[in-house]
This record gives sequence, C-alpha cells and structure tokens, in this order.
Amino acid sequence: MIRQSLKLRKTLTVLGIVSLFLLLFLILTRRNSGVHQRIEEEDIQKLDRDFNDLPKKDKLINMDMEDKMQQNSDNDGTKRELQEAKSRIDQLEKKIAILEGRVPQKYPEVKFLGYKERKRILVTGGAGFVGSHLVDVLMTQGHEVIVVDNFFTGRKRNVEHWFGHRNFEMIHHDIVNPLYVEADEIYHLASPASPPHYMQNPVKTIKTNTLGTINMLGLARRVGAKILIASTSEVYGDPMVHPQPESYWGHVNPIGPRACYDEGKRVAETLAYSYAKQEKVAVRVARIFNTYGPRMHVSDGRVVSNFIMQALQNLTITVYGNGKQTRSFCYVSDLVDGLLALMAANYTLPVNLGNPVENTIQEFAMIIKNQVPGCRSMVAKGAPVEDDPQRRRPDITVAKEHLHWEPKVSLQEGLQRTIDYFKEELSRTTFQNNQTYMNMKSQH
Ligand SMILES: O=c1ccn([C@@H]2O[C@H](COP(=O)(O)OP(=O)(O)O[C@H]3OC[C@@H](O)[C@H](O)[C@H]3O)[C@@H](O)[C@H]2O)c(=O)[nH]1
Repeated sequence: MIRQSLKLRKTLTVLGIVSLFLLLFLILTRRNSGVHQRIEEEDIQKLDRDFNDLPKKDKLINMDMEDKMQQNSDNDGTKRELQEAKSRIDQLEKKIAILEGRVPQKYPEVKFLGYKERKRILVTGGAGFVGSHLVDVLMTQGHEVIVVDNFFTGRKRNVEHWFGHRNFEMIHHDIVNPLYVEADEIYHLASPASPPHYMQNPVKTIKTNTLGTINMLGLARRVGAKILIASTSEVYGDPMVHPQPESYWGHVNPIGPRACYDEGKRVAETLAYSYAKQEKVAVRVARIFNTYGPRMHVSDGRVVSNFIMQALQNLTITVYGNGKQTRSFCYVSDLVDGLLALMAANYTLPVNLGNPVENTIQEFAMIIKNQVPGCRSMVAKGAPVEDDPQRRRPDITVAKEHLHWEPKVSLQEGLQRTIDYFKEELSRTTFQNNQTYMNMKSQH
C-alpha cells in the first residue's frame, strides 16, 4: 500500500514538471509571434511614411506611369494624328521655301516715279540677252515694264529677279500673233540674233521680223505709242563701204543663208518708215552691231560665247575661214544706254549702235585665249562660213551727234565681266556642246 502511494506521488511529480515545461513553452512562443506582428506593422507604417514623404513630383511620376499604362491604347491614335500633321507641316514648309526662292523678297532698288513721269513700256524679246538688260534699267528707273517673249531664245531666268514686282509683268506670247496691251513706248527686240539660231528656222525668223513687226507697229498706232525697232548691222550685208555709215544701202544676198535675218530686218525698217509716213507712228530704228556680255547663252553660237566657252574648257578655239574677217564688239550696257538715248531723242532716221574698235577674228581668238588664265587651248582654222561679212565696223558719227552717245566699256573690261559670267555658267550647267555652224551642217 505504502509502495503504491509512493509510485503515485512520483508520477504526479513528473506530470507536474512536464506541464510546467509545457506552460513555459507556450508562454515563450506567444511572446515571439507578437514581436513579429509588431515588426510587420511597423514596416508598413514606415513605407506609408516614406511614400508620404516623397517629393510631389516623384509621386506624380509614379501615378503618371500607372495612368499612362492605362491610357496607352488611347494615345496611339493621337500619336498617329500628330505625325500626320507634322509631315503635312514639313510638306508646306518645303513649298514655302520653293515659293520664296521663286519670288525674291528683295528686288533691286527701284526709283519712285509719279504717275506723270512713269511710263508703261513694252519690251518684246524682254527675256532675251539684250532685252533683259534693257528691262533692268527701265525697272530701276521706276517705269512699268511689260515683257513679251516666246522663249525661243529668251529665258525666264534672265528676268526672274523681277517676278512678283508690282511694276513688272511677263507675258508668254509669240508676237507673230496680235497682242492687245496698253503702252506708252515699245522696244521691239524680239527675234533670234545668233546666225546658227536664225538659220535654224528661217521661215520663223522672217515671220517674226515681218508679221511680228507689223503687229507691233499696228499696236503702236492703236495705242499711240512710240516704237523702237531693233535692226542690225547685217542690213549692210558683206559691206563694200568701210566703216559703215547709216547712209550706206548695203550689199546683201537676198537668197543666201543669212537672208532670212538680213532681209527680214531690212523689211522691218521699211515697215517702220511706212507706218511713220502713212500712219504717223513715232518710230526709232537702231542698227545694232555685234554685242556681247553676261546672259548670253552658253550655246548661243556666236563668236564671243563660243571662244570663251572653248577657252575655259581648254578646247580648240575654232576660227571659221582664214580669220582675217573683222568685227567690232560692243558691251551690252553700252548698247542699252544707246537704245534708251535713241528712244528719248527726236532723231527718227536709223542710227548705228556699236563699238568702233575693230579686230580680226584671228586676233580676237588670241585676245580671249590670253585673257582666260591658264588657257591651254589651240587656235585652229575651220571651213569658211557662206556669205560671212568680211569687214564690219560702225561709223557712229550720227549717234555721237544726235544722241550724245558713245561706248564707255573697253573690250578688256567687258570681256573680263563676260568671262566671269561664263565661268559661273560652266559651274552650274551641264554643258554639252557649243552650237556652231559646223554642228548645224552635220545635222543636215
Ligand atoms: O565659233 C565661231 C563663231 C563665229 N566665228 C566668226 O566670227 C565672226 C562673228 O560671227 P558671229 O556669229 O558672232 O556674228 P556675226 O557678226 O556673223 O553676226 C552678228 O552680226 C550682228 C548682230 O546683229 C547679230 O548678233 C549677228 O547676226 C564671223 O566671221 C564668224 O564666222 C568664228 O570664227 N568661230
């Protein structure tokens, strides 16, 4: 009995100790989980605090990014529209640049003339070599200028610096057909002037100088305009009198290759004085001798442009015939001064306008060769040209006396300006070949 009660006491003691350990364990684990929970809560609070402490901008970025992701699909459409608008603006900007290039913002300076002094002046062939230089002077003087050109040998480029000017008007028209405009003065210069050009279409050359001149004289009569006819030294043909005064009647082959021009201009003079006599039209007649200067076409085919282009490219300088034939060369600004003086003068008979300094064509080839720096061209003689006038030099006594005009620009100075111009042309043109009599012959 006593043993049984001792066993029971032992068991009870062991059970007591075990439950004491259990209780202790439970207490400890509960305390740990509380600590973890506290730590987690503290972390979240800290993150909240951190987020609240972020600068406003960063917060917006975070929110923006979320918003943007949501709006991405809406934005795709807007982006496309923006891109389309941008390419449209690019196209328009390009168009504006082209238009700005065509219409210069700054025109050469133009004098202001009151309505009483300001004239309305028609220039036929005004986009050509001589015509465009005349147009420049008339415009700067402050007149209203109407240019008529069929662009057979004229070029828009020669007058494009006036496009859009309120005093300037350009009409693309062939004067072989009638023209109805108002004018106080008419400078009638329209006609091809380079032998290879006027020989290329002889019928057209005659029509321009006969029908075209009739149309312009008719216009002058209708509107009461004074008219200046551009005639030529070629009315003297291959002259038997040297130098040539206006009183010389000439020596022209009426059926030769040059006749379309020579005889065309002779008829033009006859028409002018017929209209003057019968219809009381105020006429002026300028007999223009060989003229040269900037704005001659690289393929003009006349001797000045041919020789300079050949010299600049170190090509053979081609003298037609023996080179002993002579010419006298006038710089274009001098000629223009002469035309203006003739229009203003009261002198109504024909007037020679040219530079009396005379050279053989062989000499002229050497002058150009020596004036082009570093020129290595050879000078060679080729076949002679049919009916080529052998001597030509103007007698300018009438011009000196009645117009108080004589040329001012020396051959050296004029050639220098012309060489500089052709140099520039050469750098911007895909030049293929000079148009020469020789080319024309090989074309037939
Ligand atoms: O490459 C050439 C070109 C021309 N020449 C010669 O140089 C001389 C001048 O010839 P151009 O072709 O320049 O001009 P032309 O004098 O024959 O006619 C000119 O005369 C006066 C104006 O009215 C005209 O512009 C034009 O008809 C001619 O003897 C011609 O045979 C050459 O030796 N080589």
